[in-house]
Amino acid sequence: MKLFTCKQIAGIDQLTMKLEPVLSIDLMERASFQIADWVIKNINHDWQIYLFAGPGNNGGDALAVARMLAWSNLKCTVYRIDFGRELKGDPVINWQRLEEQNQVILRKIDSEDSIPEIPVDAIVIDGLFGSGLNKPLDGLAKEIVKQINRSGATIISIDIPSGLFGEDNSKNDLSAIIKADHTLTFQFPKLSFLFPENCEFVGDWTVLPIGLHPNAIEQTETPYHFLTKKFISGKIKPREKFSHKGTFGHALLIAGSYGKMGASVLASQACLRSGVGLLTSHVPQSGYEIIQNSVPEAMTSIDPSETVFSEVPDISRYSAIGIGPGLDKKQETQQALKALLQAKPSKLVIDADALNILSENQDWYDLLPENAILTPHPKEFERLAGASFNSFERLQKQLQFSAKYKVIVVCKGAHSCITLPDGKVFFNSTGNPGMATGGSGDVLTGIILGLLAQNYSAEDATLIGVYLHGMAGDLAATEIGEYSLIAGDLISHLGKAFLQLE
Ligand SMILES: NC(=O)C1=CN([C@@H]2O[C@H](COP(=O)(O)OP(=O)(O)OC[C@H]3O[C@@H](n4cnc5c(N)ncnc54)[C@H](O)[C@@H]3O)[C@@H](O)[C@H]2O)[C@@H](O)CC1
Ligand SMILES: [K+]
Repeated sequence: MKLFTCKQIAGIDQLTMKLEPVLSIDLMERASFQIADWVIKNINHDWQIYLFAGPGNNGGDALAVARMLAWSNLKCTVYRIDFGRELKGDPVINWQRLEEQNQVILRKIDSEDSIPEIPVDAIVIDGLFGSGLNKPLDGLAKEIVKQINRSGATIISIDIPSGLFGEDNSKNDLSAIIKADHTLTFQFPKLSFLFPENCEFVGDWTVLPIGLHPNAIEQTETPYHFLTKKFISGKIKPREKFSHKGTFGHALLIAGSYGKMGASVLASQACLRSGVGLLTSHVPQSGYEIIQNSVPEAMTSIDPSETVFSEVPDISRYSAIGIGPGLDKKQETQQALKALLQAKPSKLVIDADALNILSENQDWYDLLPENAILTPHPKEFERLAGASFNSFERLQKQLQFSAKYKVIVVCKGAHSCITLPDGKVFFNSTGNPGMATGGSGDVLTGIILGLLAQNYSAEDATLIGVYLHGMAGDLAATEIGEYSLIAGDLISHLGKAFLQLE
């Protein structure tokens, strides 16, 4: 699914009106119906509803929603913020319709004294400001936001929490943003919803389709995408009847050191469960028995060192290489990593300690083979590319890094963010907090490696791998919950995840 900036969404709205065609007031009615329908299905009808309407179309939505809720006999009071300016356009029509309907109490807020006290068992519907916000909220609008946030009531935001920008909130006043429990957003999630620091404002979010025109969406170019099941399913290649293990490639995994062999075991198992034909796990001598006992399906390549990775094996036999989980950062490992990069493997996934070694040797970045896949978590990315003030700024750094070194970067987290050298950005839609557990990243490395070895392109291996990894986590969490989820559960649910994508 494409993701757009608020400005682009306004353009798509306009194009929809022209192409469908539909009047803006009717589009607003359609959008508002979706909100009202959700509210009617999801809230306790005995509760008082406080609707807050701002001066623009977001306020217009709130006015229309109030009328629709009153049809279902919900108890609504509308508070319209009055900056002393005339209402214009569709909000005026919706105000008049409300007055004519005469079933909703109408109030204006024109000073701090007229901001209502909101009981804790009320529902607040926040239609103060939407995607047309042009500066941080201040004055009366900010006071209303603070009062709503203080109330403890259940807050439902229309389209976007009032005060939040759809993209960059670096210069926003964070104390002047609604902290919604639910955000009901029109057609597309806004980019800022996907950044972890905005979770306290956005709450749970739901996308409500409002029938924006497919041609308008198609015509509007964007680098931003949200991974969907349909998109990923379309990338999975069926396994042909006459295939054999050679068809699915031979992966080399360089992982594990004395005391950290679990990383090698997890990544190896995940790689095998991702459909690779053959896997060789390169381990130090002390890891030999561990890997043989834990992953009998894997072949082994034994390092001369007793404890760490110190020497690159002959890489010509392998279709793809993964390196990093559990490696440690010993001097001999650093030099061996450098030698591997100098050997220019054509398909490479780099994770964990291999990334940490890189960040301590930044002059090696130029050695990174084109389309290498780097899978840092935010802290590792910070070591690689420097600190960022927030996720939006980090995304810009990530894009620069991908473009400069022609590599794919996966910044792991809720909605893991993938950047490609050509500037495309993909946010993942699968996964849950149960996956924030040791070894989860090793599993991802194994999955991506397995897909790469099967001759998926670096881009596809990354997108499929990240999506599958999250999906396996979601399937595991439905069975055992998020608390008890461990990395091994991701591996044992990979099969089911693949089945869902067929
Ligand atoms: N464009 C469309 O056709 C549709 C728009 N919809 C709704 O319209 C919203 C966007 O509407 P608008 O573009 O009118 O924008 P908003 O409703 O977000 O508000 C814009 C108004 O607020 C003022 N304003 C902006 N920032 C302010 C600030 N910091 N302090 C005080 N006043 C400020 C602007 O001058 C303008 O009057 C969407 O979020 C969505 O809720 C929906 O009705 C669906 C269809
Ligand atoms: K809003």
